[in-house]
Amino acid sequence: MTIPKNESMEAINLEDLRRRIDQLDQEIISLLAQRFQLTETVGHYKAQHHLEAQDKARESQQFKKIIRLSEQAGLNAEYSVQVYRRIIDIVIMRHQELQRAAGD
Ligand SMILES: O=C(O)C(=O)C[C@]1(C(=O)O)C=C[C@@H](O)C=C1
Repeated sequence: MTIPKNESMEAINLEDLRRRIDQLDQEIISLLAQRFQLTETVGHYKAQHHLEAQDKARESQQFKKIIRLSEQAGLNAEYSVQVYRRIIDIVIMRHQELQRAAGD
């Protein structure tokens, strides 16, 4: 939710802004948990089928989509690219761990 344009700086309440940030953080964490659950399943599938932990072709499609979605949302795409690079790197490390555990 964006701050309405006619909302004056004096009317902005720090506590209210922080409450809204906390609510969003709750939603972000819930979505992240769901995403990592899905990638965990992908990791097990990849380990079983001897597939590479990283799929650069898939990532390149994803980053195009992330940039397009960011632009549509009025978000600086550099921010979302950095956040997603970190998330995907963590997923790759976890997939490598699952591969080692499977004895690859
Ligand atoms: O789609 C995959 O193959 C995944 O392993 C998931 C995922 C992702 O987190 O989106 C992670 C690593 C890959 O390099 C590409 C994408």
